[in-house]
This record gives sequence, C-alpha cells and structure tokens, in this order.
Amino acid sequence: MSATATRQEQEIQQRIFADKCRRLHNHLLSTKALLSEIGDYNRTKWPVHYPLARIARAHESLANAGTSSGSSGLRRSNSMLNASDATLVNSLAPTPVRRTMTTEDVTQLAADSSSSGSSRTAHADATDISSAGRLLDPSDLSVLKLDLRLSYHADSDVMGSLEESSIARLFDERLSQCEVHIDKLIARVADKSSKILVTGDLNAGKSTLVNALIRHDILPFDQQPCTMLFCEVVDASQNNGIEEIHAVPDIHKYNRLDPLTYNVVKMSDLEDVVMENDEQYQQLKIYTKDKRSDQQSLLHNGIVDVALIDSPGLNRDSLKTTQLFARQEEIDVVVFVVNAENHFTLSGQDFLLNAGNEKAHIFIVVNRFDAIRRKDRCERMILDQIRDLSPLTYAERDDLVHFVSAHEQLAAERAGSASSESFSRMEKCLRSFTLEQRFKSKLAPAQRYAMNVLFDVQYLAAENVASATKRIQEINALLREGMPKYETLLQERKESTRQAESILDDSCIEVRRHTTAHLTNTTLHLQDVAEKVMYPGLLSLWSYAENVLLTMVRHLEHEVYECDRFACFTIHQARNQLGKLDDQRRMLDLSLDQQQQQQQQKPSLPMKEKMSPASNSKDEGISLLDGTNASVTASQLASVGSISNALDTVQLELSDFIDLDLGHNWGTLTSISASASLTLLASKSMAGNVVTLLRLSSTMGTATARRLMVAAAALISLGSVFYVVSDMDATVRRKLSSRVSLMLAEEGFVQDHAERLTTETSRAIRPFVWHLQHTFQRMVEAEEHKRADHLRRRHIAQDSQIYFDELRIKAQELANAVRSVH
Ligand SMILES: Nc1nc2c(ncn2[C@@H]2O[C@H](COP(=O)(O)OP(=O)(O)OP(=O)(O)O)[C@@H](O)[C@H]2O)c(=O)[nH]1
Repeated sequence: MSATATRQEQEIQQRIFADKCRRLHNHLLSTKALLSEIGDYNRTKWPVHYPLARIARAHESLANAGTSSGSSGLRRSNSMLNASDATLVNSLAPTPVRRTMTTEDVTQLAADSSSSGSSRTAHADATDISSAGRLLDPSDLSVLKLDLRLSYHADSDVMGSLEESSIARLFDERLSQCEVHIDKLIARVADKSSKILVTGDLNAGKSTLVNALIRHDILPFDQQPCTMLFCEVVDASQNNGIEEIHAVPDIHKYNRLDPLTYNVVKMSDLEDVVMENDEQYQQLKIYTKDKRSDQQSLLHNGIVDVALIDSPGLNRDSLKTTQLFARQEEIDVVVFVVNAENHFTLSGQDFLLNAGNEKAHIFIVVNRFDAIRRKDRCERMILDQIRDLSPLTYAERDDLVHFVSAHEQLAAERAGSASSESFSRMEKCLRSFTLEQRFKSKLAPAQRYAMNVLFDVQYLAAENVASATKRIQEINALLREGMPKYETLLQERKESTRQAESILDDSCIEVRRHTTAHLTNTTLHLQDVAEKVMYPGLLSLWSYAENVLLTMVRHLEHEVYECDRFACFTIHQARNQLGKLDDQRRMLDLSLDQQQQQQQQKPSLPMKEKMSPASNSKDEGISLLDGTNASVTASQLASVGSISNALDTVQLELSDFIDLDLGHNWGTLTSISASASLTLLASKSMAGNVVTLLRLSSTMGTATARRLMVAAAALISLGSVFYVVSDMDATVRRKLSSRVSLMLAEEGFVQDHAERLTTETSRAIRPFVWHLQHTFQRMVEAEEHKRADHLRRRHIAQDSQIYFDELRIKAQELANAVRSVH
C-alpha cells in the first residue's frame, strides 16, 4: 500500500473515530441528564427505593458460605494468592457490560420484590457480596451500588434503622459522583490526545518500562521505592520541540505558556524531585524526544498526542493509592505492570477491579520476567489470575498480556543491540491498542461505564416500578378497609348527634312543662298554704298578716327550689345519657385506632399508646361528664331570692283585713245574725242589706213595724261588724293570697321561671352535646385526613410508577444507542 493510500485510510479512520466520539459524547450528555433528573426526582418526589434488604440477604448467605468454606476477608499484603483468595476474587469480578433489561426482566423483578427469597434472588445472593462487609452486588448493580460498609444481617434491625431518607441521600450522593465521573468521561472523549497510565505495585519496574518505551533513561529507578509523584512523559513537540521538565504544584492550573504555574526542573535534579517530593508538586510534566520515526515511536506517532504517565507504586501509602484510583478515571489506557516475582498482590487486584467498572480491557505487562526460572508456570499462574480479574483482557491475552523484561530492553538499547522479540511485540500491541484500536482504549471505557450506569438505572427503575405498584396495592387495601369504618363513623356521628339533640330538646321541654304546671298549681293554692299559719287573735292581726305573707313567699321559694331540683335531676339524667353516647364514641374511636394499628403493624407501641383515646388529651371533654365539677346544684339554677325581693314590694293594706263582700261566706253571717230575713240573706252586700231593710221599714205603715225594722237593721249591722271582725283572719289569707296570685300573674312569675329553668337546662346540657359533636367531628376529620393522606401517597406512587416505567424505557433506549457506537 502506498503512503498516500495509507494516509487516506488513516483519514477515513480518523473521521469514523471522530463520528463515534461525537455520538458517544452526546449519549454521555444524555446519560448525565438522566442521572440528574433521577436525582431531582429522588430529592423532591419519591425517595428511590434501593434493594437493601435483598442485598443484606445476599450478604448473609455469602457470609454463611464463607464460614463454611473458611474463606478469609480481604487482606492487603504482597503475598501470593491462596485458594480462598482466588474464590474471593472470583466473587469480586466486575460485571461485563450487561444486556439491556427487558420487560420480562421487569416483570420478574416485580415478582421478586413482592415474594422475598425467590430463587433468582437466592441464586444472585450467594455470590454477590464480599465477606468484608463491602457491598458488592455485581449481578444487580455496579456503578450505582451504595458502598455501605456495614456488617449486614438480613434479620437484624440494621436495614430497618436505615431510614428511607438516609438511603435516598446516599443514593443522591452516588448519583452526583457518577455525574462528576461522566463529566470526566465526556472530557476524555472530547480530548484528542490519549493518556496511558503506567501503574502497578511498588518496584514492579514501572519507571524502567516507561524509559524502555521511550528509549530514554529519563525517569529514575531504584531497587527501593522511588517514584513519589506522577510523571507525565509527552513528546517535546508539544513544547515547541524543547526538552524540559515542569514541576507542577497544581495540575488543574497548569498552563505550559504560564511559567507561574510550574517550576522548571533541571535534568540533573530530576532524581531528587522524583524521589524526595514532599507534596510540593502534584505532577511532573516531562517533555522529551524519541529519536525514532512516527511508525516506531509511541509518543510521536502521527495520529494522536500520547502521554505516558508513570505513577507511584500502588501500595506506597493510602494517600498515593487513593490519588491513583482517582487518576485512572481520566486516562484512556491502563498499563498495569505486574512484578513477575510477586504476581498480583491484593492492592493490584483492588485496583484492577475498580478500573474494571469501566475498562473492560487492561494492558498488562508482566515485568522482570528475566528473573523467573520456571517461566511457563509463572505465565500460567498469572494468566489464571487475569482470567478472574479481567475476563475480557484474558479473552484477548495474546494482544493485551505480555511477559517482558524492561531492564533487559534498556540494557540492549544502551548496548545498541536489537530489542527482544517479546518487548517489540509488546510495544507493537500497545501502539495498536492505543492508536489503532482507539475505540477500544479510549471510547470503550466510557461506553462501558455509560452502559453500566444505564443498566443500573433500568434495574433501579424496575425495582421502583415494582415498589410503587406494591405501595399502590397497599394503599388501595388501606382505603378499601378504611371505607366501611369511615362510613360507620359518619353514621355513628349522625345518629349520636341526633340523639344528643333529642336529649337536649326533651330535657328542656320536660323542665318547661314541669315548671309551668307546678308553679301554676302553687299559685292557685296559696291560700291553702296560708291556712297553716296559726292565727294568734285579733290583737296580733297585723303580725298574723305578715306571717301569712311570709309563709306564702317561703312556700313559693320552696316550690321554685323544687322546680330547680327537678331541672337539676333532668340535667343529670341528660348528662348520663350523653355520657353513654360519649362512651360509645370512645369505644368506636378505640376500635378504629386499634384497627389502624393492626393495619400499620408498627411495633412502636409506646408511641401509639400515647395516641390512644384513653390517654389522649383529645378526649378532655370526658371530664365534663364526670365528677363534682360537673354536677349542677339547685342553687346554681334557682334564683329564689328574687321571689322574696319581688314580694317585698307587697305591702299590707287595710283592705287586706276588711272584706265588705260577705257573699263569699254568707252562712257564717246568718249564724251570727239570725234575725235577717231570707230576702236579705239573698243579698250580696252589707250595705245592700241595710238599705233594703230601711226601704222595707219605710214601706211598712206602722211605727212598731218601723221600729222593728230599724232594730233589725241595727242588729244586722252589728252582726255584720261582728262577723267582719271575727272573719278577719280568713279575710287576710284570702285577700293576701289573691293579691299575691294576681301580682305573680302580672309579673309572669310562672313563665319567667319556666323560661329561666329551660334556658339554664339548655345551657347546662348544651356543652356536652357540643363536646360530643366536636369530638365526633375531630374523629371524622382525622379519618378524612388519613384518607386524604392515603390518596396523596397513592397519587405520588402512581406518578412514580409511570415515571420509573418511562425511565426504564428511556434508559433502555439510551443503552441501545450507546451500544450501537462501535
Ligand atoms: N531483573 C529485572 N529488574 C528490573 C526490571 N525492571 C526493573 N527492574 C529493577 O527493579 C527495580 C525497580 O525498578 P523501578 O523502575 O524503579 O520500579 P518502579 O515500579 O518504578 O518503582 P516505584 O516507582 O518505586 O514504585 C530497579 O532496581 C530496576 O532496575 C526487569 O525487567 N528485570
């Protein structure tokens, strides 16, 4: 193939690659937007349900399996792996990019979530969690898994104590981390250059390898750990062809054109800076020249700018290791250097697993192979490890796993002899992996990460559809079960209110009826009362009249008091009846509460007890129905004093003592005045009698007859006077009783008291009716509030069900689009 054809071929390849970059870039942006949207939804609408309980069960089953097999936890050491480590590593292996979740998967998931301990779960559980309490659930979640370093027990309260909101917060943080990482991936996809990170355990020969790759003894190497900071080696063409070393304190601020952002280090000082760096510099930027041609050199290759980054050894210290873990996110190719004498240490395994979240392919260089006596055995053992740690790398081991000696290569270079075959092949493969298979080295990691994120989103979306469906079913059941209770409550409220009003009305009517009848009867029979007063004689007539009056007043007072007592009794009875209604209400309240408790099946009884009606202040009205403070005494109702006051105005008058109208007791008069004629007896008044006699005498002719008549008239007058005097006590009683009756009638005595006692009765009973109505109202409102809350929660669950179902489809479509970039 001619040079022009090659160049044209390269240009076509570049354009195809650029198109893939653009498409992947867009898909990454969409994935990030999706995560951001989920974060918003998680924060504001529906705390995303996370399948913790399932993970806990998985952890427990793994722990049990671990106990029986005697496997140990993760240990950080340089020792070779033993058999149990290999088992563990197997369980830690990262997931390959998984197929998109189908509708059947979601259905299965929904079924799983509603039936705990399903076979699928049990199967996944047994292999998903590490025995170190670290959450690893590769069959379900990878990128969005929450690393809750807890020692779980499915039957312990740990899961319960992790509030939904706490999980949602942790999940939100995880989403944010993923968004940040996707930003880095976007930047990496957009970056035209390729970054190769050379990493591995301490003293694996990383620096020696970099030197060998650039054919330049530039990086210091030593038997002792020596690389203390990241050293990025790039072609001097990126620095106007000038070989220079920039020591950079802050890599984010580094600008080659701004000398303030770095210090230039002399080549002679490089070793000191690399070995003695005490956190002064974050990175060295080494611009160097590779004398070889574009076809041979990795740094200047005619296709992309390449940076080789030498890093401090993995197990140098935790800070450096953490930096390295963070750093590998922004590089395209990981060249993992393994010391052939040590194989993969646990630190190396950890790093590879972490990197495996997005990099399916890792370029592995097994260095110091010259020092190995039984090379085939070493090769076999290391490949076995790789198979477990990075299956896709193992699958392409011919291109991606190389057994070399960097030291020998450098020696050959110094001696001017040819490179070893193994090293040349390794270089060729690395060049191909970095330059020609740029999709695999640069885009595939981003694609893989996005696919894993989108699979996790689909998984969680399906989990949440199932969870929302379950919640809707639960709420529907609550609403269904609650409806008869609510209707009963409404019915009870209506009936009780009707009964309470009826008790009040009946009581008032009864008190009014009784008071009216009783006091009317009393006023009609006042004279009978007066008759009980002893008459002391004519001389004490005045005080007798006073006594009569007082006795009547006392009697009236007493009868009013009796009416009051009747009212009290009626009120008491009404309260008892209302109390019974309130007892029924409380029983109803209690039964509703108990049913609710049973429905909720919450063990937090103390809280519930506080809420129960028996101890709840909401029933403060109960006290109104009990005890002495509630009893109504007659004195509270009766205003008998007002009767005496009213009758105080009754003054004794002369007419109270003399009654000239004798008709009312003529029989008495005839016994005293026997001489009166029958005609006269029929007369109605004293004056009329006398006048009649005088008229009769004038009509009689004889003087004797006239005398007789005069005498008779005089006798009658005398008899009448005698009668009046002798009947004076009866007159007093009669006159006073009628005067008092009249006055009471005028004053509206009976009506006033009937009205007063009716009002008082109503006033005394009404609060109890109100209390009953009020407490019923509160119960109804509480029930309605509960129902409204259920409806609100159901609405949210329904929205979420739709949202997560759409999200699942969206993630599925996006995953398909990401997958199509190849
Ligand atoms: N036998 C042998 N020795 C090697 C090889 N490569 C490197 N070494 C030696 O191993 C020691 C460590 O080499 P370095 O290149 O400093 O190793 P490193 O991984 O960069 O070390 P740190 O940066 O300190 O982690 C040196 O003494 C090298 O000479 C090799 O292929 N074969």
